[in-house]
Amino acid sequence: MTAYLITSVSIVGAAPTDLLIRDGVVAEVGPGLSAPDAVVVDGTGLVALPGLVDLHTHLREPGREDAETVESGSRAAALGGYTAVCAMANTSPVADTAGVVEQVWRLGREAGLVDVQPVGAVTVGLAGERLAELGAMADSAARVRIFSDDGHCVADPLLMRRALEYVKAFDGIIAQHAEEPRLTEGAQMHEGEVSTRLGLIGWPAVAEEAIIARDVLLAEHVGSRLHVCHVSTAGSVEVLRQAKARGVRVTAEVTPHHLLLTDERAETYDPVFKVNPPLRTADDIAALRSALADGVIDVIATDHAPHAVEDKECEWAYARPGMLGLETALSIALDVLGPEWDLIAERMSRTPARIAGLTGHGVDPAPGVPANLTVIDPAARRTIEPAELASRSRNTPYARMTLPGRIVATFLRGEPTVLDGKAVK
Ligand SMILES: NC(=O)N[C@@H](CC(=O)O)C(=O)O
Ligand SMILES: [Zn+2]
Ligand SMILES: [Zn+2]
Repeated sequence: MTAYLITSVSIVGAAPTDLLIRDGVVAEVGPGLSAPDAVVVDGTGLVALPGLVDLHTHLREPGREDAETVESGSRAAALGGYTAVCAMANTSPVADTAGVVEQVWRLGREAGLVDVQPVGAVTVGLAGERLAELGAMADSAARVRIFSDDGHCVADPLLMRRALEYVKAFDGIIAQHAEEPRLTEGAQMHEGEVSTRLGLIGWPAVAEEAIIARDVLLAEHVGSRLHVCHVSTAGSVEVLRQAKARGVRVTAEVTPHHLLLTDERAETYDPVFKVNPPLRTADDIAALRSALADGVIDVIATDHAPHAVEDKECEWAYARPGMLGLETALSIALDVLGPEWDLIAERMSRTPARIAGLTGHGVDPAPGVPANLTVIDPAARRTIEPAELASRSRNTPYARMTLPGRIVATFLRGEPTVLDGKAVK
């Protein structure tokens, strides 16, 4: 195995030092290291972080390999600085059996670019009627711990209660897509001034907040772990703040796009801005940013949702919701939070790794720890060109925007997956 010596690199914002990677682990950290056999990476001006961990990725395989595959999504992830991603279950077939989650897990191993941790469906076929084989997925080779019907809400309170009770036995977690379906029928965008002006049916904030309020009470009642996907409103933040103050075992994520973009983007009628939950208002963004800083929101997760051209380049009402995220998340975080490296490491690596139970990930580079890390050039600026992305899809909302930061290198267990800003395989 080739050794790598990264010189004069700042580890999570600390004073520059050298970092030697050998045999899959961080072998040494300190100034003036020498390793004649190692490939040298000049880390001057660069920052090393524990490899990013995404709790919420759609890889589309099996079923929509035209939009993304485990391999293409893994490459996009590595280029974005990720070393592990949790692959959502809304594939075709749905990942609701041990067989499908093992297939996704195996494809991830074969691609070898990031650790792909499958998420299992909560209900059979995401239909919200019967619990899926949660135990069999937990016991499978994929060792599933996170279950989600993401794309759909587990709307039936009795099913949600049973799911929360079931996963307690193996310290599992239910990740809820919080959307009361009766309040969002026909919805196209955030319900507010802009939707009124555009004449589009609105998706009210209360549709999200009502489910989160119910679910934190259920989680409290059964003493189980709840995770809330893509929190998007100021009201949701308040419900979470109160639940956490009471000691409810709830964690929450926010996406990069909900930290940056508002519902005014819909004025373009460009479906690249159509997403679930919808882009909200500037006040929501302000509340989400402060919740991320104070810890009411635990994690930034991408909700990377690739869609084929025919599903996006059409009339707004017919377009599928969702946007790409893996290759731009770190840049958006840097833009929104500034060079707060410890906070970025916490929200994008350490905490998501802990929630998902991914040992070996989310650990700061130090002697003896697995070399899962990423190296960032914070001074670089890049203009996003959809055609240059590694994803098979093109639906980035940041096309032609110039964003701060560039991933220079990513290492997975000591092997580079990205070097010099390019994917190694
Ligand atoms: N976020 C989206 O708008 N779409 C996601 C599903 C989801 O995350 O709800 C998808 O799978 O395309
Ligand atoms: Zn969702
Ligand atoms: Zn999703």
